Amino acid sequence: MNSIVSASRIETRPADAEEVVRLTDVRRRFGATPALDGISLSVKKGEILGIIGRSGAGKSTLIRCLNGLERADSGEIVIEGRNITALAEKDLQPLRRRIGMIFQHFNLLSAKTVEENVALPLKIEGIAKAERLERAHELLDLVGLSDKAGAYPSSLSGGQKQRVGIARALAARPALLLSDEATSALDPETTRSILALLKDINRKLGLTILLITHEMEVVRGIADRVAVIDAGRIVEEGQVWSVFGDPQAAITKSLLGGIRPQLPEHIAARLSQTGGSETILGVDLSGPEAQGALFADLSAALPHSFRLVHGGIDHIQNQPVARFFIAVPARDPTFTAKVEQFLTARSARVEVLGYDTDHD
Ligand SMILES: Nc1ncnc2c1ncn2[C@@H]1O[C@H](COP(=O)(O)OP(=O)(O)OP(=O)(O)O)[C@@H](O)[C@H]1O
Repeated sequence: MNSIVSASRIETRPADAEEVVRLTDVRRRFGATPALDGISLSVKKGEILGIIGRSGAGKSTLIRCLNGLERADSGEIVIEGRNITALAEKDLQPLRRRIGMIFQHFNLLSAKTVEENVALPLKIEGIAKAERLERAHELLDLVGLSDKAGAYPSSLSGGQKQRVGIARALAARPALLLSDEATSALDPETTRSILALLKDINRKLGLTILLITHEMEVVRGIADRVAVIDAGRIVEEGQVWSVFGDPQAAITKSLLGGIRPQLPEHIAARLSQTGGSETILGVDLSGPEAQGALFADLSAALPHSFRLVHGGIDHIQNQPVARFFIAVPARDPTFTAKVEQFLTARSARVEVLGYDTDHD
């Protein structure tokens, strides 16, 4: 087994897992700005890797380096075993064809029909018309748009345009699909249908996908692993349920703020750090330990009762991911320690957030 040590986790995976992409210590600087400051990551065949980060973190630079539009200053980018950093411009062309791309604004040609758009990468490759149209129809069938082959992009909805974008990206049978904010311009329902399509294609074709997004729901919905990028560095990496269930880096916690339960604002605002009648605890628990009669067992193990203030259980990659806020009486100083002891024995992370006197 190989071990990959990430910022906070040790992951093991089989040594024979076929890597489609591997980056080693990739650096790219613009003047004084290190856009990529030593990125190392790999994506194995059939995997969906999500890359998240706030604006300016280096996501676009990473995509441009991957598809050869930008040269890394140093480090290695290996795609299907070939180091693209060592290639001359003319040798990059065939490699670029191994990467399909989908974009936020679809980038379809408005003067061409849907089937012509899908067949375009094959036309560039010099494939005969009959063959490329046959392939285009096969792909339009795959993305559920067989009836739109002769339509023009302007007559399609955003979701349909992105389906055409996906079909076009797959035309040349790429090894890797790069998705650059592909659902950011779509409404939530259309986003869900596009994500379901990508997952379906990933399963059916074993397609490897690298998703760059600022939408946590996208990663939560379909990625296997996630890497968090900040100031050109990967600050955290792991399976989605593990990173989303117990984020370590401050930036990850902040990015996930919208999809993880938070202590309600009116309670957070009145918390004291010095004392009160109740201690408010934040509890994070994921994986198998989050299943079962946690609160019944906790209750049975304690001398006093406690209050559940807020929280819930999510399921990511079929793993339960729980986050709760509980209030325990502060008058007995051993009580909080007992709760912490019980929960940490079940691999929970427990944090004292403050004290409350005025509970509702
Ligand atoms: N061509 C360039 N010239 C100068 N600085 C650049 C250039 N491209 C990127 N940068 C800088 O590099 C850093 C990373 O930018 P990048 O566009 O890769 O971030 P990003 O994560 O894609 O952001 P966003 O989500 O806003 O697109 C930023 O500080 C940016 O200003």
